[in-house]
Amino acid sequence: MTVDTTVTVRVPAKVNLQLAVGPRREDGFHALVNVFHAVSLFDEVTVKAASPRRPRALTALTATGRSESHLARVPLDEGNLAARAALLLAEETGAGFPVDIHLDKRIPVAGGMAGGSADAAAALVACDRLWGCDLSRERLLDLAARLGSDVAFGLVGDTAVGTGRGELLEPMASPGRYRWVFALSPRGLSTADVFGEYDRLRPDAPEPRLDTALEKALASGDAVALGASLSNDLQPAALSLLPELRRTLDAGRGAGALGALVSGSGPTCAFLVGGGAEDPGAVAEREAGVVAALRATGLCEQVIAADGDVPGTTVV
Ligand SMILES: C[C@@](CO)(OP(=O)(O)O)[C@H](O)COP(=O)(O)OP(=O)(O)OC[C@H]1O[C@@H](n2ccc(N)nc2=O)[C@H](O)[C@@H]1O
Ligand SMILES: Nc1ncnc2c1ncn2[C@@H]1O[C@H](COP(=O)(O)OP(=O)(O)O)[C@@H](O)[C@H]1O
Repeated sequence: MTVDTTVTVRVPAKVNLQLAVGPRREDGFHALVNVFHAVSLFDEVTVKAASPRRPRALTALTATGRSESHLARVPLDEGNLAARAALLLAEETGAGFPVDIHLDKRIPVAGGMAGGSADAAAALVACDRLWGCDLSRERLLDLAARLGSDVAFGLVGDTAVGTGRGELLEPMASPGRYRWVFALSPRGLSTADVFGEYDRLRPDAPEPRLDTALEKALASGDAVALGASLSNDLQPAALSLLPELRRTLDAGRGAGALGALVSGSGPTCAFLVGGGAEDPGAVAEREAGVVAALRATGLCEQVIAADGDVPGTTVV
């Protein structure tokens, strides 16, 4: 029998098609209805048996990525979510030998696309394989939920609705494939700060509910209806903290995007440019117009196109 000494796992970013935020709960988290949609911007997490073997389950942690400014926001210590995932798995199973972890980060950092959470999901799957733990899907999902509200979705991918604080996932029927454009901001936003601003702006938030118009649009694969039903309760809070995002959203809408919103807690802005049963030529033309308009604002660090939905963690 051959034993793996290196495992690489690919994991997608997410955009939130609906993010309905309820009141703050007693544990400090907000009740959510969170419709996650995985898109083809991927991080790759590689875990490798450390040599010579060090005394702790961890590890040297290294990262490469999209740009120096993004990498500067990634902690390379035990605060990194991928490292925390490896340590939690070792603690829970008693398994594990020292590993080195390398992150190849293409998902914007602190961008509202759950890159850190994705890396945690990927590290769980990679260490589970490398250490031969062979945990059930349920146990992996349980560990993921303990690491953060968005981590479980990294394991699952596709399109799913999260309730509770976002960690209780149910798959959603979404037969269509969509094309998205993402406008990356030169700045990051802290998720906790954005929820804090939400509390200030909406002290009387109602219980969150799944939008039936969104559910119907997804089930029918109608890109125009999907664009019209995108919504994010955190958007006013993100715009309040970074007002220039409004100009980014307006530029994409003005260039014909079917829908435009801040992704999660931001500041990445997401533009639906087509899909479903639409003619691919028309979608490509709309995409080119939206990309050009966003670049012309001079506000975006990068403008990137991607497809959704895509599967969750995949061993490569
Ligand atoms: C807003 C969302 C939308 O998908 O993601 P991002 O846009 O940041 O990626 C998520 O809810 C973020 O999930 P995640 O990034 O895993 O957050 P966590 O580590 O669990 O929590 C970070 C902080 O966000 C706030 N938080 C998070 C989730 C939640 N349901 N209520 C909250 O109030 C809390 O202040 C918490 O201390
Ligand atoms: N593997 C990781 N990749 C990115 N950020 C990480 C990672 N581990 C911990 N972090 C911390 O989490 C914060 C949020 O990062 P990220 O998950 O990319 O954004 P968001 O929560 O907006 O989706 C970062 O600013 C960083 O301090």
